[in-house]
Amino acid sequence: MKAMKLGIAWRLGLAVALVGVLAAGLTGYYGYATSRSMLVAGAEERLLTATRVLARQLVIVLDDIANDVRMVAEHPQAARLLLRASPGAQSAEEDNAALLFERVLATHPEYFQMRLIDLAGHGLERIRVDRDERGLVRVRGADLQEKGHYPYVYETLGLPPGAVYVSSAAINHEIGAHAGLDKPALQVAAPVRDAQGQVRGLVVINVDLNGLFAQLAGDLPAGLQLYLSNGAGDFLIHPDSRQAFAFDRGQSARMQDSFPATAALVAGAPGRGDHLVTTVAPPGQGAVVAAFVRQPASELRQEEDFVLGLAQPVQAVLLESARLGEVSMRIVLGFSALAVLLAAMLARALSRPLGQIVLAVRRFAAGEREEGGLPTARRDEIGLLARSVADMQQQIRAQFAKLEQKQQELDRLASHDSLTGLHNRRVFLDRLDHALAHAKRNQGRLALLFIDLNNFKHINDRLGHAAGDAVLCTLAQRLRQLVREVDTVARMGGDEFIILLDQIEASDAVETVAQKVREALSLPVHYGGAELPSGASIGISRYPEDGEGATELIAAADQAMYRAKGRPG
Ligand SMILES: Nc1nc2c(ncn2[C@@H]2O[C@H](COP(=O)(O)OP(=O)(O)OP(=O)(O)O)[C@@H](O)[C@H]2O)c(=O)[nH]1
Repeated sequence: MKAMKLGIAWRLGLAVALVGVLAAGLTGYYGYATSRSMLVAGAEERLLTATRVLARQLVIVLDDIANDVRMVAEHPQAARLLLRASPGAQSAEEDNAALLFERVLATHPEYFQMRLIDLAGHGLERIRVDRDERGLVRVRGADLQEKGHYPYVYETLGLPPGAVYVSSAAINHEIGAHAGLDKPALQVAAPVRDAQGQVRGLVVINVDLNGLFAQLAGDLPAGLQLYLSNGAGDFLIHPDSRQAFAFDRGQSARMQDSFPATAALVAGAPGRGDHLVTTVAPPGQGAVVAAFVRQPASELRQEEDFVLGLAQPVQAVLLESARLGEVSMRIVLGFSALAVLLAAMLARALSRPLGQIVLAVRRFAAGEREEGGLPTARRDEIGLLARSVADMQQQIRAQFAKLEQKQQELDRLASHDSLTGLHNRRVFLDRLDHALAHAKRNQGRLALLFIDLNNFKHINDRLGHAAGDAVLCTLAQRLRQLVREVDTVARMGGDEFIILLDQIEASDAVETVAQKVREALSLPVHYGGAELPSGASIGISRYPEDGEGATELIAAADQAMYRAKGRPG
């Protein structure tokens, strides 16, 4: 049975279990993997949309700032101030303009500073309002500086009417910059023209880049990382503030180094589009899903483009997937357990009836001949096999019965005289040997009666062989009835019989039996309506008196018989 357990049924069960577990596992895995890629694709799309919106808002905000600058620069009061048109009212006009600047700064917390700069006096600041920690500060008199050497001054002065200059983003190192000192800033400036269209100066607003983006990114979902680079890829805004404006400290931290996929976007390579979505692992971080958009050139005289990026850790994107993975894993485990259970049931369902068949065949082979124990009632192939085995057993059983019968017949033929049914000479000699051995051990006694029919030939000759046979059978029957169970009557051949009288106790018992035999054999035999005469001569030998061995005793009885017949032996 043990061999059966590792046999075909269990191997089949194992295969079914493996297939089940594999199917459940693969389904779970592919479901999980697909959900992951779908989540990442969805996140990429969302991020791209958010980045585009942010870029669009940046354009709008820059336009708003440009409008503020333009509004002030194009106001006639600005030109009047710079022309010193009415020297008497100069101071009051300057105060009014400063008041206006303060209002503008008050409503725009992302502005650091607003100034009116005079072309005359090497770009001397005429009106300047700064933001510092406490609030707004008007810078006056000797604190006003000459700014003619700054690009935002000389670049703006050359602009055509209506144009607005936007500087590249840089850390503001201008002396006396108050809150804006050493902070990332943009200068947005517009020229001031007199009535003749002559450029007299400029209005410039310093924009707090961080404040601007804090405002823009305010509505973004939590957990998003904001990146901004200039047209060369230098980070201006980075989740790790040490990476922002690295060029200002003589270092390099560039978008295309952190996100190699952005190289073409940063280079502004034609035909590569203005956006990019990618899933990467920037140095020192876990993998992120990121979207980048290059801000298209606006109508402003911008010194450089911006590249905006939003990123989200893949881990955060895949939170849902992790939950799905857990559920998938539970389902996979559940189905695997079910598959193993089903496989075990299948293996058992197969191995049990097969085991029954094997057991039944083994019992049969061991000689047990009872029927049953086979699953013959099943309606499947196993039932068919069981019924075939049962049929085969039935046939073998019938063959065995026939053989047994034949064997018995053979045994009987080997030990009995076929005519009279008495024991034959071989059995007689065997029994005599046993009886002698027993007698020798126990100081027992035994005797032989050797019997020969008288004138038997005569019957044969007169009435035929069949009559002789009938006489032989009848007399044999009589002899059998005369003796005890322990005694043996045998036919020695022809008309000769011999009787072994075993375990004799009384000394005259032998003679008594001999007399009875004589009488029984002297009675006539009825055959075919006639009475056939009968009679026999009997010779007796005794153990131990007449011999120690079988041959001696038989010879002694034979001789005694001949003496009885009246002829020498
Ligand atoms: N019918 C028949 N006759 C047998 C059988 N076996 C031997 N005989 C015959 O038995 C006869 C025995 O002859 P004998 O030994 O001369 O015996 P008997 O005629 O009785 O002679 P005595 O012993 O001298 O009286 C023979 O004729 C055998 O052919 C047998 O099985 N059937």
